[in-house]
Formats: sequence, C-alpha cells, structure tokens
Amino acid sequence: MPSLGRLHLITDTRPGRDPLTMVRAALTAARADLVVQVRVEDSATDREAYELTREVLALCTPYGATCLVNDRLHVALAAGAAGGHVGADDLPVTAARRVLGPTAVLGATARAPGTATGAVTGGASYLGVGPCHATSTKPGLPDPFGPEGVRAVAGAVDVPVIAIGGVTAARVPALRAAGAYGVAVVGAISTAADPARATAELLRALA
Ligand SMILES: Cc1ncc(COP(=O)(O)OP(=O)(O)O)c(N)n1
Ligand SMILES: Cc1ncsc1CCOP(=O)(O)O
Ligand SMILES: [Mg+2]
Repeated sequence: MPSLGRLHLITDTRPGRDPLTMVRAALTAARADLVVQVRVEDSATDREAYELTREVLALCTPYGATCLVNDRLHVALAAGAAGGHVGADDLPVTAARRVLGPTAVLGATARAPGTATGAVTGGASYLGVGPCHATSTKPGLPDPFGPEGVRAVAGAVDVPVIAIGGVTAARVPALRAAGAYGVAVVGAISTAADPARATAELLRALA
C-alpha cells in the first residue's frame, strides 16, 4: 500500500458549493500529496455519488493523488477509488474491510482509544479523529476535544491519525505535536478566497 498523504480534502457538496473547482485548485498546489475524499450529502443518490467520484478520480489520476469515498463503499469499488472511510453509522470496520479487500485504503472514525484500537484490529489503515475544533460543516457532533483528544488516540495505535474538525493551517502545529500524522479539511479549503493558496499553507504547516 503506498504511503498515505498528510492532507485530506473532503469534498464540500453543500448547496451552492462547487466541489470540482475546489479539487482542481487543491491539486495544482498539492499534486500527489493530496488525498481527496468524496463525501456527498446523505440525500444524494448513489448515481450522483458515483458520477462525482469518477470526475474526482479523473482529476486526481494525472497527479497521482489518492481518491477515497466516504460511507458508500460500493461506489468506491465501482468507480475504482483507492478506498473508503467509515464511521459509527456506516458498515463496521471488519465488514468494510471485507467489502474493500485486503489492499484498499480504509479509514475509520475514532474518538477514543478503545474505539481506535478496535478499528485497527478490524482492519482500518488510518483513523479520522475529531472534531478537534468547532466546525460548522457537520452538525450534531460531540464537543470538540482539541489536540489532547488526538494525543489520546494517537498514543494507542500505530496507524496514521488524521485530525479533523475546524482544522486550519494555524492549528496544524499543535495537532502534529499531539501525534496527528495529517489533517482532513472541508472549510479551510472550500471557503478560502484562494483555495490553491490555502492548500499550500496547509501543506507548509504539515511539512
Ligand atoms: C478523515 C475523516 N475523518 C472522519 C470522518 C467522519 O466520518 P463519519 O463519522 O462517518 O461522518 P460522515 O463524514 O460520514 O458524516 C470523515 N469523513 N473523514
Ligand atoms: C465530516 C466531519 N467529521 C468530523 S468534523 C467533519 C467536518 C470537518 O469540516 P471542517 O474542516 O470544515 O471543519
Ligand atoms: Mg460516515
């Protein structure tokens, strides 16, 4: 399995957003270092998720960037993505690993050391850990737990920990110091005035 990129851009498919323009801009700055996770609204159809994934893959492939799909593992497989990401409301990690096969990238959400070790035993190749900071992108989340929450999880596992939730370039150093291997962002890139520049700043902070 190739090494995982440290910067994960999660597509912003809320009404009025333009996820493909964001992905294009981020790729010009991050190239092969970018992981793009295709995440669609729950109300989107599988056909819409599949078509967006195919378009994102077509953008990622020339750069050698990695494309993952959130939640919908059948879409990941059908589209030819490198893997997927699951959380508490999705397939259990062991089942997700069976679906994706042994070599695919499989991310799992974990907020505590016990869940984290269980996910790794079940076959997760990285963990998404958050919300680290307050976010307006996903409603209904528990309170943010800051870098200390990342430290607790990172200390319990030997797979890459990707910090998520309200991540900005300014917040990256503390998250890295707490053991995060990388970060996943929506708003830091999708709401930036200059998404390519925002991507470059995040990469600089991660280096
Ligand atoms: C890298 C990363 N970490 C966490 C999540 C959240 O996944 P989940 O808890 O299943 O919530 P949804 O994104 O499905 O709403 C993620 N997608 N990526
Ligand atoms: C999907 C998800 N899971 C936890 S926080 C989050 C959204 C992160 O978005 P942002 O980077 O805009 O805070
Ligand atoms: Mg999910």
